[in-house]
Amino acid sequence: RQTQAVCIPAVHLHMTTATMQVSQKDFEKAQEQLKLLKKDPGNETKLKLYALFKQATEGPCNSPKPGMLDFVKKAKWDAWNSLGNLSQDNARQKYTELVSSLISAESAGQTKDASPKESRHGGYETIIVSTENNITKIMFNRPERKNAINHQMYREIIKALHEAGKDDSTIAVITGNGEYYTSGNDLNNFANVKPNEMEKMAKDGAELLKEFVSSFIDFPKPLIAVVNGPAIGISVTLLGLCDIVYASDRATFHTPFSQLGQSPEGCSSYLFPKIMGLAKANEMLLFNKKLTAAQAYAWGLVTEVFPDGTFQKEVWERLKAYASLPKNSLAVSKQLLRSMEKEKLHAVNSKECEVLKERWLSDECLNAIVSFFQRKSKL
Ligand SMILES: CCCCC/C=C/CC(=O)SCCNC(=O)CCNC(=O)[C@H](O)C(C)(C)COP(=O)(O)OP(=O)(O)OC[C@H]1O[C@@H](n2cnc3c(N)ncnc32)[C@H](O)[C@@H]1OP(=O)(O)O
Repeated sequence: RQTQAVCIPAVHLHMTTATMQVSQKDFEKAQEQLKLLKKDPGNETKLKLYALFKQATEGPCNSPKPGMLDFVKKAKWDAWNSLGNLSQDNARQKYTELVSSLISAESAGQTKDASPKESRHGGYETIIVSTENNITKIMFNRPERKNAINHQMYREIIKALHEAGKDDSTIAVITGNGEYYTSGNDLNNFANVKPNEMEKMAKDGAELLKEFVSSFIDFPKPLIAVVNGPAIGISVTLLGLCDIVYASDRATFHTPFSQLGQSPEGCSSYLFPKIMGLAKANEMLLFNKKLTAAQAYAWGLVTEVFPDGTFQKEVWERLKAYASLPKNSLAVSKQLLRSMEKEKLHAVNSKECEVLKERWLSDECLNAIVSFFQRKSKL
């Protein structure tokens, strides 16, 4: 794939054959100028440069096609091969022009890859991960299941957060695709488990949940939740671990744990009383009170509510401005705000997972899940 890193080959810098004196000089000068570029011109441009160089120095592509899985070699071969019978003179000319356009763009402070193009991260099926304008966006992407979080999605989010924590982005955003933010844990995670496998299911589930919540506790950069629609269960509790929560006025916030025979997670048993006071946290976490976006704002769970019609536009404009702030300053400041709590949060997470592991084996929980699948109950 073209998104693989492609190095500008060193051979660019060592031309020996002396042909076509004038353009050959320009060609050599272009190779020298290329070394002076301060910013990486991006893989697409590097592939073009590679192809034009090969065409200019060796003529039309003459090497055997690499295997499908050799992504970098295949991308280079494709780029060179796509030049067909372009003459060596023309290739030299085009190469020189391309380098010259890169140099002028850079001196004008607008290199090609500075354009705000979204780049998609590969390897995910249940979420979409992309980076644009210094923002890495992680989007729940099972809209036909109301973005319910199955085991694969838990694992993919852990991976995406791990990568977003290390990438060049300044902030990360978590949001949902479609009508829902997410309907929380996919109840199918409990389905089709044989009686003798129940304990293992509960143990594995608790381990996965602990790792999942830990990846939010440890996330090193500002993490923003963009709550585009109804949010249920674990997606609500995690909001306490996000640094900012923007909500559409269509969003609702529901933690129906006792209704499902379960118990709070996502550190909400500790963070919700801190955020909204014990009395209000009790209404949400014990008695299943579903909040509107306005209530969630009044209770301190949500930072700001936007009209649904202008939600995406307003929020992303705001986030783009935030993401242009100095990255390291934001990261150290976030860590200062959270560091005193970290140890405590990990301890709360462990305890909540331990309690849930028992809950998942209880009749109360199993009956609630059976009721859902028998269509006797919906939230
Ligand atoms: C590793 C394990 C960690 C566990 C961590 C624990 C977390 C706790 C929680 O998150 S508790 C919250 C659990 N969520 C629910 O109980 C929600 C269940 N879903 C519903 O009540 C409803 O589906 C609804 C209110 C979200 C939406 O109702 P609506 O009528 O608008 O839409 P449908 O029900 O027709 O939904 C479309 C299809 O999507 C399926 N679906 C939706 N959400 C879930 C879900 N959470 N789990 C499983 N399936 C879900 C729904 O069943 C429909 O499927 P169908 O078309 O095949 O019928």
